[in-house]
Amino acid sequence: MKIGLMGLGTVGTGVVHLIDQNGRNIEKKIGEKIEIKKILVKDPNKKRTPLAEGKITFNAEDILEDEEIDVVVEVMGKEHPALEYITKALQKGKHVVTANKEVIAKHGKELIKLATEKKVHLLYEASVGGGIPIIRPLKQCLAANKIYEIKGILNGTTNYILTEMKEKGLDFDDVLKDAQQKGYAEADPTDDIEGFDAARKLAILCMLAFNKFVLPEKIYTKGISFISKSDIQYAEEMGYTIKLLAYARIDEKERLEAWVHPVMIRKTNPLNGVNGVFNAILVDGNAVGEVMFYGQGAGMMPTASAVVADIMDVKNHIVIQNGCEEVDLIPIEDTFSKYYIRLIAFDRPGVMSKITGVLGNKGISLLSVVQKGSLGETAEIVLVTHIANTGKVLEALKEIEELKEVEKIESVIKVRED
Ligand SMILES: NC(=O)C1=CN([C@@H]2O[C@H](COP(=O)(O)OP(=O)(O)OC[C@H]3O[C@@H](n4cnc5c(N)ncnc54)[C@H](OP(=O)(O)O)[C@@H]3O)[C@@H](O)[C@H]2O)C=CC1
Ligand SMILES: N[C@@H](CC=O)C(=O)O
Ligand code: NA
Repeated sequence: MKIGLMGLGTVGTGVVHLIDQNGRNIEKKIGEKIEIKKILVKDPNKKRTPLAEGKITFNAEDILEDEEIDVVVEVMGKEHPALEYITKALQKGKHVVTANKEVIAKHGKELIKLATEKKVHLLYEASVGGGIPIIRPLKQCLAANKIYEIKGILNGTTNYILTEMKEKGLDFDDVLKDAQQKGYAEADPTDDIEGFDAARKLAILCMLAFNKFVLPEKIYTKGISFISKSDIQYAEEMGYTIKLLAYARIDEKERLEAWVHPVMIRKTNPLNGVNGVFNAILVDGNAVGEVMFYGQGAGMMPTASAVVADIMDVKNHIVIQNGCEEVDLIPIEDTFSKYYIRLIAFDRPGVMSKITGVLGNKGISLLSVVQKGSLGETAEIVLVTHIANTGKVLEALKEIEELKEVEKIESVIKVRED
């Protein structure tokens, strides 16, 4: 099997090393040798692994036009030109393995159709949960179920940041730098910390689990960049842990709810023990019940593990996936949740009643309201609501932010008791 590898960064280098390290075993399992014939990169000045010697090219056509190459492995990242290269490879009848969640989330529907027409594989196990097997289990092992709900921690970088901030009291920016050095973060880490990467992964899971295609930009997404050490401390005091949760469910009317949001979860929640770069995905199927997938969601070798397994799977029979329907989501305003709200208000008499008044007028009742001490002119106020309509909460937040007694709403985090 001859491979054209596109990208030799964190994941690409892991793939080259894994095939070198485990080559014998892999050969025995699939009954033939895997040879990486060419490797596409961009920067002529970067130092490369010695294993790449004599294989480097700067021209994608060297791979796409090479008749001998039967599998293209795309691990470059970003939407373009990855989409164009994947499309061309499929059109040329080459199998494609990719770790690119952006391309699969946004263009998976047409790429799957093209691969099916051309009778080639399009495999993307590394695109969700890094090294955790989740794509293949959803496509195959759980295929007999009707799946109602998927929830999980889908981004290693943000889970690493939240864990290090909580356990070591480190600052957000320092932990982010560390995650970048470890190769966990996307080329633009905004994708991680603002939740876009998790939303792309959630869109892929919706496509596989519910057969519903939804563009990731339609998923209501809030990241963790606003979360401070004090939110983490308050969560701790109240008996919760903050996680960036990706959530999707099908309601009784077959409508899809999907969002990515920081959530305070109880210590008893199975996701509470998912720390650092680890991800976990809980899938609820009508026959199997709840199943949990757990492992390293990012990093060189765990991700390479999924990519190389996909390369090996090219030898198996082609799984035809029928097209899935394009759907609208349940508007986030129509969903329900408890909320934690932390805000800074001017320390004046009557301020508390103004704030609670706005919430009361919207029919939002409060579980607790605490003034966390004075910061000179201002005071920090922490509110936790009962389960409330998100549309009403968003309206109330807007009104509260406009009150002259309020300086700033610092944090809004969902709270779950499951
Ligand atoms: N890192 C991780 O833990 C995980 C990453 N992924 C996904 O895997 C993919 C790769 O990620 P990662 O390895 O971290 O990314 P890196 O940024 O480390 O590597 C990207 C590689 O692609 C090459 N490249 C990028 N653009 C071009 C281009 N236009 N032409 C030619 N070569 C190009 C770069 O070349 P050069 O070396 O010359 O700069 C580099 O070798 C992404 O889609 C990412 O989302 C998925 C799961 C986990
Ligand atoms: N940047 C991503 C990499 C894996 O998909 C993450 O941190 O999870
Ligand atoms: Na995976």
